[in-house]
Amino acid sequence: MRVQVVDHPLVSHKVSVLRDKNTPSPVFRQLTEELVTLLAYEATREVRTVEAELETPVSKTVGTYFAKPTPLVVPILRAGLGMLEGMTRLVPTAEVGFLGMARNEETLDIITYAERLPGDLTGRQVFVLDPMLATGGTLSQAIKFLFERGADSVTCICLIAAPEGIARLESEHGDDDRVHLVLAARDERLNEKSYIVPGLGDAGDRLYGLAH
Ligand SMILES: O=P(O)(O)OC[C@H]1O[C@H](OP(=O)(O)OP(=O)(O)O)[C@H](O)[C@@H]1O
Ligand SMILES: O=c1cc[nH]c(=O)[nH]1
Ligand SMILES: [Mg+2]
Repeated sequence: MRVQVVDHPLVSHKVSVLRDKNTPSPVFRQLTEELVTLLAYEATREVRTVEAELETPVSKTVGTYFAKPTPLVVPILRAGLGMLEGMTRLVPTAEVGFLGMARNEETLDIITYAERLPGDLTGRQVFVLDPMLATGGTLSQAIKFLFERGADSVTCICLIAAPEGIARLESEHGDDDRVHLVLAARDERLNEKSYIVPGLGDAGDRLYGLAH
């Protein structure tokens, strides 16, 4: 598994504003989209391409295009939905599937309450969107599910990750070069409620309001 923390002043600045508890939802949503676009530039470096001839106004040449099947983008509801627009702006031909997953904040068990994905993911390069990687329970289940469906590779784009969550995914996929993690920030730790410190709070709530 490869872990990449995108080190760039644009990313650091936007993450800092996102962390601020006084940043209102509309700004939070806008920054989330902008950050995804920056991270997606790195995360899509290994998207498969094919060459094909084309004609410019001046001459014939060979162009480079996404290969088929096109990349599949999978936001994890709710919070991952806030990242979708930023991703599809960069990869407009991508297909989109959905996984609805929620962490029980008391037990930390994960429930999958929605799934809308192609039945067969053979040959697909999958890009999972979820702003927060905390204990890793959610992404662990999502990655397992996508490989069981036949995905070729799974690249997770997250805004903030805790070392505990990264370690969990390392323990499950350490030797597996099909798994790639692209982050805006690696934070200090989890607190006693398994929230990321310093983090940004509950990403879903900050994007869309309180869930309960
Ligand atoms: O690494 P973990 O410990 O599994 O926690 C991370 C998960 O928690 C958040 O979702 P949440 O369950 O709050 O759902 P929401 O997006 O509907 O708010 C977040 O978006 C991740 O999916
Ligand atoms: O810090 C955290 C941990 C889990 N989910 C969030 O949205 N934030
Ligand atoms: Mg939440």
